Amino acid sequence: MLRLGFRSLLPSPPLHADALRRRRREPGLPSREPRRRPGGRRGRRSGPGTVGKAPMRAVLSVEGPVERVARGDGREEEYDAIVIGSGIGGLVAATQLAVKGARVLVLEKYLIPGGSSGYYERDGFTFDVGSSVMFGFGDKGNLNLITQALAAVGCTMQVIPDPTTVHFHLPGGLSVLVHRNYNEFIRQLISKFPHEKEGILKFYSECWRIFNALNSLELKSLEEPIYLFGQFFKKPSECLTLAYYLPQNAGDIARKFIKDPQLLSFIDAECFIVSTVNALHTPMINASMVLCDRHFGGINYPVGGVGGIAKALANGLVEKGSKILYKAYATRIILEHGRAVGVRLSDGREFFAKTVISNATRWDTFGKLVKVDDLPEEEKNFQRIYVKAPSFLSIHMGVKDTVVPPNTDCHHFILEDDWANLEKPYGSIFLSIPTVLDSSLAPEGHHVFHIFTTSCMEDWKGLSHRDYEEKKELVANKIISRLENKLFRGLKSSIVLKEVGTPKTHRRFLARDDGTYGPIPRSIPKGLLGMPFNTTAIDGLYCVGDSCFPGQGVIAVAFSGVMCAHRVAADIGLEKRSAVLDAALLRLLGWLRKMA
Ligand SMILES: NC(=O)c1ccc[n+]([C@@H]2O[C@H](COP(=O)([O-])OP(=O)(O)OC[C@H]3O[C@@H](n4cnc5c(N)ncnc54)[C@H](O)[C@@H]3O)[C@@H](O)[C@H]2O)c1
Ligand SMILES: CC(C)=CCC/C(C)=C/C=C/C(C)=C/C=C/C(C)=C/C=C/C=C(C)/C=C/C=C(C)/C=C/C=C(\C)CCC=C(C)C
Repeated sequence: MLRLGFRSLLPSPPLHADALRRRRREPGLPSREPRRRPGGRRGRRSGPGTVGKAPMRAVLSVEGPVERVARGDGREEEYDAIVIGSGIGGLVAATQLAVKGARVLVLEKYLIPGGSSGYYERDGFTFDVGSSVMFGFGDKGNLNLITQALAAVGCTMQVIPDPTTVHFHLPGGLSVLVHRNYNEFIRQLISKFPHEKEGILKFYSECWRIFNALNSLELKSLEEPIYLFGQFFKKPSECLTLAYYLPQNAGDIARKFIKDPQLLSFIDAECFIVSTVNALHTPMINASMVLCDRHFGGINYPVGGVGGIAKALANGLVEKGSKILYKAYATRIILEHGRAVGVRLSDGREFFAKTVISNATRWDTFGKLVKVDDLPEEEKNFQRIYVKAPSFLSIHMGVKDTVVPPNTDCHHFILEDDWANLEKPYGSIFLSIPTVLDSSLAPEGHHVFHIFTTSCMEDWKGLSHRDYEEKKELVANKIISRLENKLFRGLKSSIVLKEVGTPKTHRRFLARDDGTYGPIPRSIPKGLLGMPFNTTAIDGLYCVGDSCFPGQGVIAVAFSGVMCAHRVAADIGLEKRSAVLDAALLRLLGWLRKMA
C-alpha cells in the first residue's frame, strides 16, 4: 500500500545539525527557513477541478506570506502556532486559528495532507486511505463539523447522500441494514427482535436525548471557562444532561432496557465499528453522537473521495495567509525554560512560535517529540486509563464490476459465526465500496473495494522481507476468501489491482506509534471523563486529534481541532479569557480526570 513516492518519504539525514543549532541560538541570526516579505507571493494554487473554492488537486509545499515579529530577545518569532501533522484534527485546529487572524505553520511528514483521511491513486483508481464513512457532513444543526470546518475557509464540497450507513452481516444469519431514515431502521430492528420493542425504543431515544443536547450547543473549548459557563447559563438543562452522561458508557445504558443477548451483541457491533471496543467500553456521548448523526445529517460521501476534505482545508489555510510544509518531519519539540517554543525537523531546520500543537498521538508526542526527564503526571494518568488500540490490515482493491450485484450497499460489516470474535484480530471485516456512490473513483467497468480488519503490530515484527510479503499475501487471501464465501461469488478472479497494508504500513506513513488506530480504555472507563482535552502539562504545548477528547473518528478529531483552536486563541489573546477562571477550571478538570 502507498508505494507512491516511497523513497521521497524517508526523512533526510540531518544536515549540519550542530552547526545549525549553534547558528540558531545566536541572537538575530535567521533560521534556514527561506524568508518571505510580508504581503509577498501568495501561495500557489492548483487550477482545475475546484469544488466550491477548494482546488481538487493536492498542493505540495504550498507557501503563504509570513510576517516576522521581533521578540525582544533578538530571535525572530514567525508564527502564532505551529501544528505538527495535517490530519483532520491538525488541519481543523490550524484553519480555525487562521480565520481568527493567527499566523499558523503546519508541518506534515508526508507529501499530501490528511493523515488517515488522505488518499492515493493507482492505475486510475482513487483509494481513501482510511474510512469512507463520513459523519458530520450534513447541512443542518451544530454537529456538522466537517461542513462547518470547510465553510470557515470558504469551501463547500459536493457530497453524495448515502441511503444506508452500514449493512451488518452477523452471526446466526442476523442481517441489519442501517437506513438513513431513522424510522425505517427502527422498524427493521424491531421486526428482528419484536420482544424487545420497548427496550429498543428506550435505548435509541436516550441516544437522541444526548444528541439533541449536543446539537443545541455552540461547540467550542470545554477548557475555556467564559464559553463553558456561558453555555451552562444559556442552555442549563442541555449542559446538565451532558454532564450527567459524561461518565457513562453505552453498554450499561443498553442493559437497563434490553435483555436479549443477541440484541446486546448487536449494540456491541454498533459501537465497535466506531470505537473498536464493545458497548461497555464505549462512552455514551460518543455512541449517541454517531448512532443519531447518521439519521440526522446522514452519512455523506464527498465527490472525488475523502482526500478532498483535507486538500480543501489545506488550500483554505493558505488562502487565509498561513502556511503548510510537506516532507517536514518533526523530530523534536523545542522547550525553553519548560515552555514549548518551537519545532526541529529531521533535516535540522527549526521553526519558532508562541504555541506548538501536536497532531501526533500522545504516545508519539510524549514518547518521541518531547524530551523531558519524567513523563508529566497528566500523561501518566492518560496512559493509566488508555492503551493503544490495535492497528489495521487494509486491502485496497480494484475489481471488475460484474462481481458487485446491482443495489449493493456501500459499507458492510461482516462477522460470520461467533460473536466472541468481534474484537479479536482479523475477527470481523469492514468493507467499503465507495464507487457505488461515486463511480469516478475507478475506471469504467470497475469498483473500488476497501477492506480492513484489526491487526496487531506484534504479528508483523521480526519477519524477513520475503516472509513479510508472503504473510501479507496469505492473510489478505484468507480475508478475501471469507468475503467471497459470504457476499461476492467470484471475487478473487475479478481482482485487477490489490495493495495490502499492515500495522507497519500505518506506522510508517501515518507516523502513529505501532500504527495504532487511536486510544482505547484499558478497562471499563468512566465514559469520557478520563479523556484529556487540548492543553498539556507543558506550557505552550497543546495536543489535538484522537488522543484528545472525545477520541477516535474524523468528526471527533474535527471537534478536538475546534476546541484546541479556541483554547489557543484565548491564550494568545485572539479570544476573550480570564486568567483566574482559567486556573480554576483547569484545576477542576484535572481533578475530574483523576477520578476516572
Ligand atoms: N482507519 C480508518 O478507518 C480511519 C480513516 C480515516 C480517519 N480515521 C480517523 O481519523 C483519526 C485520526 O485523525 P488525526 O487528526 O488524529 O490524525 P491522523 O493520524 O489522521 O494525522 C496525523 C498526521 O500527522 C502527521 N505526523 C505525525 N507525526 C508527525 C511528525 N513528527 N512530523 C510531521 N508530521 C507528523 C502524519 O503524517 C499525519 O498526516 C482517527 O481517530 C480515526 O478515527 C480513521
Ligand atoms: C465537566 C465538563 C467540562 C462538562 C460539562 C458538560 C458539557 C457541557 C459537556 C459537553 C460535551 C460535549 C460538547 C461533547 C461533544 C462530543 C462530541 C462532539 C463527540 C463526537 C464523537 C464522535 C465520534 C466518536 C465519532 C466516531 C466515528 C468513527 C470512529 C467512525 C469510524 C468509521 C469507520 C471505522 C467506518 C466503518 C466502516 C465500515 C463499516 C465499512
